[in-house]
Amino acid sequence: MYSDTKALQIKLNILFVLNPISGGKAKSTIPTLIDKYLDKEKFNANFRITEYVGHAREIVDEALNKNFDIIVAAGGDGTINEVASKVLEYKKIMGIIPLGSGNGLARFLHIPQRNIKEAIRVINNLKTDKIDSATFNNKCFFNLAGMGFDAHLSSAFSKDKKRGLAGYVKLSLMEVFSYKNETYNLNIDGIDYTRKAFAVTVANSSQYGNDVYIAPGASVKDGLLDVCIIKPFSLFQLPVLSYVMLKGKAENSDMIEIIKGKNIKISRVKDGPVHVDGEPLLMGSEIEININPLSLEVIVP
Ligand SMILES: Nc1ncnc2c1ncn2[C@@H]1O[C@H](COP(=O)(O)OP(=O)(O)OP(=O)(O)O)[C@@H](O)[C@H]1O
Repeated sequence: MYSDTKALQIKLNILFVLNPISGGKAKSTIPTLIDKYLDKEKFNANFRITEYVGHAREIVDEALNKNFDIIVAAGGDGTINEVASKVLEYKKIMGIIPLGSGNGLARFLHIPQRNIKEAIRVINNLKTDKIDSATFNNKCFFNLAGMGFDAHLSSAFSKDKKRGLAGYVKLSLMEVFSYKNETYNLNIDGIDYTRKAFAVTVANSSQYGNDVYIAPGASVKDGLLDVCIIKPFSLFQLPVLSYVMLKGKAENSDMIEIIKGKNIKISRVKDGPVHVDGEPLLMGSEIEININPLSLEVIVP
């Protein structure tokens, strides 16, 4: 018979999926730090490092077939997207260690940034919450998806060797001068809108990352998406647009229109780039977006 009750405690199998390129910083010490701070009385820990786009999805698929209980995405919104898409399918639990360039969803959820010890403390506490997820045609997203300049920039950023915030800002400034606005026909919960726009961003959480807020009133728990239309603007207004987003004032600005909805259809003149949680894709001219309320269980502070 066991004299120590801890010996009877069943440990949870937890897998950390680490993206070595997210955020543009070296990550060789991350597994050691995670191992140092993780509560070994609660968890059996495993680590996998992603080697290419889409690898996280494959790793998680394999792990969830082998009785892992929790999968932690250690990376940015793109890594979270791949991990969460599978965790959602298997109805398991996801954790996050924010190591990306923007970390939009992690910031929204108040998961500690740039502090592995504190991020691991959140995981050790094992408090979970359900959040909304959404689909953009057949692709799941958890933070933001969209088209227009956002999508153009995601595509350019994915080809850029320099990740991280500085690289992102530099690239945005280079690309904004040559970008051409497009016209979109939107149907949001049965109401039609036609808008010429710089970008159309569909937001589950409130921000792109780095505390740049496109939808300050969005919530991942309200069963709604915020369709954010950035109107055409002159380059003289670029500092105003930046200020509006950095200060979280998009809802009071004439430069951005926000319409909340559940079932959204967007049609554009031709096929082209979109982004799903910052990852660039090509899609047709017709996009259908739907919300799946409280569908993903995430470890939160
Ligand atoms: N070893 C690898 N080499 C190249 N790309 C990879 C590798 N592992 C994962 N990826 C891809 O890296 C991309 C970017 O990852 P992620 O979004 O996590 O980082 P980020 O773009 O720096 O952060 P954020 O999205 O928060 O701004 C994802 O599309 C992912 O599939």
